Amino acid sequence: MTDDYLARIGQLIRDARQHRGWTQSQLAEALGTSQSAVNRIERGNQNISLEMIARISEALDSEIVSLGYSGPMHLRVVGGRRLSGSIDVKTSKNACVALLCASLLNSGRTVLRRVARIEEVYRILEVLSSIGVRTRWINGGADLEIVPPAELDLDSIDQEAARRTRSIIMFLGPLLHRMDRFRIPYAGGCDLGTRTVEPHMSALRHFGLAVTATEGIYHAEVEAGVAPQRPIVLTERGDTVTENALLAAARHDGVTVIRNASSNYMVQDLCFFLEQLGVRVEGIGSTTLTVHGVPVIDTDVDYSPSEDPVEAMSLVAAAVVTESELTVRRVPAEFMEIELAVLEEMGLDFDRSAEYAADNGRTRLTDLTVRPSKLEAPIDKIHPMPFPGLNIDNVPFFAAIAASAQGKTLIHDWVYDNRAIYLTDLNRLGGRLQLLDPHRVLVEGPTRWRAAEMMCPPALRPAVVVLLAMLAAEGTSVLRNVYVINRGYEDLAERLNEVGAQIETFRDI
Ligand SMILES: CC(=O)N[C@H]1[C@@H](OP(=O)(O)OP(=O)(O)OC[C@H]2O[C@@H](n3ccc(=O)[nH]c3=O)[C@H](O)[C@@H]2O)O[C@H](CO)[C@@H](O)[C@@H]1O
Ligand SMILES: C=C(OP(=O)(O)O)C(=O)O
Repeated sequence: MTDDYLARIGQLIRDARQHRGWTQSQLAEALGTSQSAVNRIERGNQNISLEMIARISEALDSEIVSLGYSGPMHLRVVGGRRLSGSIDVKTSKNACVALLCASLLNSGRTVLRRVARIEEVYRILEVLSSIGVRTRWINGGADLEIVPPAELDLDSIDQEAARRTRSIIMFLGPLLHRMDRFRIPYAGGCDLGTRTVEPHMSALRHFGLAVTATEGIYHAEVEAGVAPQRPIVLTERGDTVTENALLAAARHDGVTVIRNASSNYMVQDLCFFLEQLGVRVEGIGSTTLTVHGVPVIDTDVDYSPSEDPVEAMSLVAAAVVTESELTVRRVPAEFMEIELAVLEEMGLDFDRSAEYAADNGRTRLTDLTVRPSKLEAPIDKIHPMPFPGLNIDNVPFFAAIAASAQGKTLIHDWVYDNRAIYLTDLNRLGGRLQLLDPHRVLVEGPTRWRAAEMMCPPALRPAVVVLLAMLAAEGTSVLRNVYVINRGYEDLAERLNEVGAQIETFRDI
């Protein structure tokens, strides 16, 4: 770009910022940069990447320049570099999406603090806006404000956005209190094989909800006056099904008991939020939840979701595979306990700080400093269990870690039909993973990673695992079409670059 173009783009950015009523500092905060950098950009004194222009456009909600592309994003990774310093864990995708759905319970104003700026959140926001909910980023883009209308306009629902996320299923619980007949599109999300919705249907039947599915649409009908007559026993200890039952129970005028409930982190965050809405929940952290519902919720609420244990695990794994000393800050301690116990057995050298409270005042956080270590394969297989087991979403990271360890590790991912299969993509980067059956993979380490160019596997965690191996591989790798990573991680490439990685984002034009 010539200086002239830089100055013109800078002027456009200044105009868009002023139009929005923001100071340079507010824009800088939204971008995670300094006021002086924004000043340089606006004066045309700084080279600016297409990626940065896209981010500024997004922050200011204004298309600065029409680049004529909306192609997929790719990553170019120069690997073999050590990471160093410290990196903060962001709030969790899974709590944030549940809380966004939960905001539909409240006629008042809901503010959610430090919501992760991720695609999954954007999809739910698109759906909420399309049905008339006012949502906007406030405080320099850090927090979210949500104000539902008196009547929701379900007929205008953004079908495309809804179909890209499974979390849309969590609209059922709140909506059954607002209307007696409605339609929402089928839940989508990562390609992990069949994921049942039957447990959701049988839990919500207790509240009079009947759902028939035709041509990609759930048709929901609510029979008035039907209420749980006995404890709801979930047929699976699933996270979103527990959340759906909680959402339905929250505005039920009476007491609901939910058994075989998940006590995982996002469920706990939702319970803390419901408490702020005036809904009493007993048994948080256990598998029996007793919910004292409140039929009308009309309150201004301000809540800070907690940090993401899966992002914490991802960052710890990044340090392990790159043989780095790295401090991962704001790790939700309770939800990484088994993972850390296994890593300790494998010989990982790490320290944890004294615990401190997350902004929700409830979740315990710690800072972990991980050091380069000689790892040995664990004696027993790695397998997930509902909380307090090893987190289901953390299992894939053990494939990359096991590949760094001496010996053979068996990973048994019983949960998802396809996920273990995607882990064999690591073989393209020099890994030695043998698929024993669709759920079991034998990983042999240590690994001499080598660079490669490949497509992102269509599932979030395996995709990040491939990216981590690329960070460890000497040379330049390319990972194509990383939407799936952006579903769950905010600015992952930029944040890893801040601790020493070299990752460039680019798009097809
Ligand atoms: C938005 C959100 O919060 N998503 C999380 C949530 O999805 P979600 O709650 O939607 O997970 P699913 O209901 O799809 O459950 C995951 C899989 O585990 C199986 N299953 C689950 C529990 C059980 O007791 N028995 C059993 O067989 C299900 O049949 C399914 O195949 O939980 C998953 C499992 O922790 C996580 O991977 C997702 O990141
Ligand atoms: C499987 C996952 O998420 P989702 O339920 O959003 O597909 C995940 O977070 O790894």
